[in-house]
Amino acid sequence: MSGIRRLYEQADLSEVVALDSIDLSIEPGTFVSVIGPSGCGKSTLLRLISGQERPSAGRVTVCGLSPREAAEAKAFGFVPQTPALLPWLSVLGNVTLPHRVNRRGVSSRRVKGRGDRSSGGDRVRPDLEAMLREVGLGESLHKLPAELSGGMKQRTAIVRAFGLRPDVLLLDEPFGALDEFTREALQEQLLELWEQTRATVVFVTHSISEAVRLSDKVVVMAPRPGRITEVIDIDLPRPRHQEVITSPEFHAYELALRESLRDAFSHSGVVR
Ligand SMILES: Nc1ncnc2c1ncn2[C@@H]1O[C@H](COP(=O)(O)OP(=O)(O)OP(=O)(O)O)[C@@H](O)[C@H]1O
Repeated sequence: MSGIRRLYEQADLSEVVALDSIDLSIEPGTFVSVIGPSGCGKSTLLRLISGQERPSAGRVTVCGLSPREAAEAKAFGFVPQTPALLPWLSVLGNVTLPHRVNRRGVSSRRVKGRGDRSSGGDRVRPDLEAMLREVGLGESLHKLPAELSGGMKQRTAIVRAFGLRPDVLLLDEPFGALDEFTREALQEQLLELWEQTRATVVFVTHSISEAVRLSDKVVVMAPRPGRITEVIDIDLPRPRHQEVITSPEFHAYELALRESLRDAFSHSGVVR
């Protein structure tokens, strides 16, 4: 995306500059986190990438396509903060629903000639069941969402998103409501699924350690106007297991990110 600006009109007709001068290029297959104070435009950025909204100025391309075209080619998967599961369907039913509704199921990769990862209809069920088992939901395949904990619901939503084999997976603070240990377990499982699929991931978080643990790059944003203040490369080896968080290199990245965020927060009026 280049030269992105996004204005919103407020109820009193004044304008908010949600994003300004955003230039960001994301390598296919990388894991990128976006972090910054509330209101700096993280969710707006995701909506512009996915084509849910259009920029007021500038250009977004996804794998050479406009976001709309990429959406039509089923390039995107999305995991929101609160998992939107259908309450009358089981875990398995929720995960397989997109395949049953749209038997094409995926396939921007096919569109672009990067291999046929056919996943229409029933043929994907063993695959999806295996993914659910991998994230610890093997005993819960036939449970309804109301019978699940928050972490189990979020696992279901993540498998549903990965199951469609999107080229680009957008996650908007998916672990925000979870306790620290559940969060760490889900980070591990998210990384395992990502290693298998190698989707391009854009992950919004408020957690410094989560951003370092998961990412190849961390995009730091500041508000008023929403903008990118720094992009930090995280050059830690993969696969990254839980133990990585005790390494001196990990702490060094945490400190660097904390410093960068302190500057960003100083623009938000929260921290001086
Ligand atoms: N539909 C909208 N109409 C008007 N203003 C909006 C709209 N969506 C976002 N904004 C404004 O744009 C700015 C960026 O909002 P956004 O939700 O993208 O921030 P964020 O970084 O995701 O915040 P948070 O961390 O709290 O979720 C904020 O000032 C917000 O009030």
